[in-house]
Amino acid sequence: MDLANTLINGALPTFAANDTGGAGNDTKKNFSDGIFESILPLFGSQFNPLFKILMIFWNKAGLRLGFDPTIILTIAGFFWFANKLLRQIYGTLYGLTQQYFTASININNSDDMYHHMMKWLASQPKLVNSRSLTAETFSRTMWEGDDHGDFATSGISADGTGIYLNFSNQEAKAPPRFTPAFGLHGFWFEGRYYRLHRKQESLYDDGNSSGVPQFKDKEKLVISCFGRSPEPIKKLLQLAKEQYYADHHAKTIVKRPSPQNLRRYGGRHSWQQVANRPVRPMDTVVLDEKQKVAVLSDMNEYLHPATPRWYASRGIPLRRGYLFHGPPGTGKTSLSFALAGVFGLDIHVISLLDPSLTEEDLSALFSSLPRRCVVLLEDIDTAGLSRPSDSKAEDGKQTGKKGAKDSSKDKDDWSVSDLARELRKQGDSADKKGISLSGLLNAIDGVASHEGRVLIMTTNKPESLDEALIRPGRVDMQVAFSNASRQQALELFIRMYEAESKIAAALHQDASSSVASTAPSSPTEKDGNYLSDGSITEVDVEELDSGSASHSVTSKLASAKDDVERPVTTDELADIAADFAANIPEGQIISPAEIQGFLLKRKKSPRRAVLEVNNWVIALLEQKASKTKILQVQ
Ligand SMILES: Nc1ncnc2c1ncn2[C@@H]1O[C@H](COP(=O)(O)OP(=O)(O)OP(=O)(O)O)[C@@H](O)[C@H]1O
Repeated sequence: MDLANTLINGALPTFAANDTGGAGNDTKKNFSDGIFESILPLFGSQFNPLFKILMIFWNKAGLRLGFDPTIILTIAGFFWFANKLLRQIYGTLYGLTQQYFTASININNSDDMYHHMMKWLASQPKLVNSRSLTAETFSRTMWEGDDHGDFATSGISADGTGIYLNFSNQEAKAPPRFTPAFGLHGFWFEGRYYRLHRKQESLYDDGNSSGVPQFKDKEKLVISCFGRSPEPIKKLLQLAKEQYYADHHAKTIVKRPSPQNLRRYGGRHSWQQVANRPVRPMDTVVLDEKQKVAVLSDMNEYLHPATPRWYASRGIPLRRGYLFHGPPGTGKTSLSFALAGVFGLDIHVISLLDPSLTEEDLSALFSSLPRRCVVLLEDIDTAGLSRPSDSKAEDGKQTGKKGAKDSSKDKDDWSVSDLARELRKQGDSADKKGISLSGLLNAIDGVASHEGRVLIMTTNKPESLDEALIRPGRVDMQVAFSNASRQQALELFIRMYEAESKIAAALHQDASSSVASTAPSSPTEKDGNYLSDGSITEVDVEELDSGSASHSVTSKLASAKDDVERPVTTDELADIAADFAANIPEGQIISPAEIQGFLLKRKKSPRRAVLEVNNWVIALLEQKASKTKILQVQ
């Protein structure tokens, strides 16, 4: 060490002299002296060599720069201090402002409001252009957005025919949704500045609800704005909510019970949305007008805001039940959806055959329904509901018989048939662990059951239902559905082709007026050379242009007119529909669903439907008589 010191001490002056240009005059500066001399005593003597090396570099740097490098240190120190001070001041002011001059509202992701707000934020162009975003895969439902760009378009004709559509890339084309990332964001809305803090918190769940203690990630939005009142934020949230439901007036939301693991959280977790479909207009359900009006006015009265008080003052529970009964495919489900659409209610569909559904679940589902809604229990006769007494009686009979046997037999003496019976009984009881009649009755009108809902039960076999289920108070109105009468067939036909016939009529009108405005000698008018959609075939035009407006042209046009594919106008439609209905047998043998299926296969040509209906009816009646399931004419 001493040797090193000696070496360095001996060498340093030489370096210093060289650094200063070797002049060795008084004007040469030694920038390091001051600073290093003052700090050297602070460290032990063993650091001397190190400091001396540093001094050399310090002096070199000073000479290069032409000023004392300590100034740089001083300035850097000043900025560091200023930064610290400003941060401190900012922190204090921010804290004070937050505490006394801003209002904020917290939204947890377990609440619907969170989804309303996220949808709104995703629709804000300024936020979507922010630099810190979260991308989310966002699948559209069948009814959302414009699907025209979703299939391979090359070579597809305007009406989509001529080539098979290919939707293999539809998911790839669906754009992701961008929402603000975790952290702080700011945005202006309607002239006011809002701060948005999207947070993620890990909360300890002691396992009360799930049975397994664990940490769970929860998200939270904190929206704040300047001012002591949260009113602007409340308005913003209201707006986000309205926007979220903006298109819902034209949609019917269908909900089903959530999966079992979610249902146990209860409340809003009990139900999950499974569809959001366009409202079914009431006039698309072909039903006796009187029946339709009766259900509509009954439900309207029940849903009136004054009704709860009326019921309460008379001590009557606020519940309304309807039983829609009739053969399959006669419009029971369709009417339920149309009613939900008319009153703007969500439909909650429960399948009593769901094996995961217990009686406790059913009660919980009924008690977590929204204020007003439709609950649809479809095909209630197939649910296998039985009175506990029935099964007990059955059991009693079995045990009675077996008891006699058992008395004479030891358990070890069981025959194979005894064992088989026992196994079957156990199997049956395992199957029936779903919903019993009493469980259902308890859920629909038990003490804990929700009030305000509209319950609709549908069945194909009303006579097989237990009286207790359909007694007044549980079912307040029964609506009978039947197979199609001729009048219903006529209405179904008109509904199917109405829209196209209006378009055809409009085109016909245009064609007539454009023909009228041309010279009276116009060949199109003279020869009646236009189709009902106003188009003239190229062949016809060529032939007419060539001056050979002859008999052959007229016959071509006549055959075009006879073409069954020709669109019908509104005026023609009523006559064609009457022809069609005349072919439907009286006696209501064919269901509206069957007629709809037949028409759907000829959805572009009402004339073809009329031509083919007779054959179809004959084949269908034969098939029904022979009880086969195979259709000869479809
Ligand atoms: N009365 C009707 N008016 C209009 N369309 C009907 C009518 N009946 C049936 N349909 C049509 O038939 C199809 C089946 O109807 P829906 O599901 O309403 O019948 P359902 O009586 O509920 O049948 P199921 O008893 O088998 O459940 C639907 O597409 C519907 O449009």
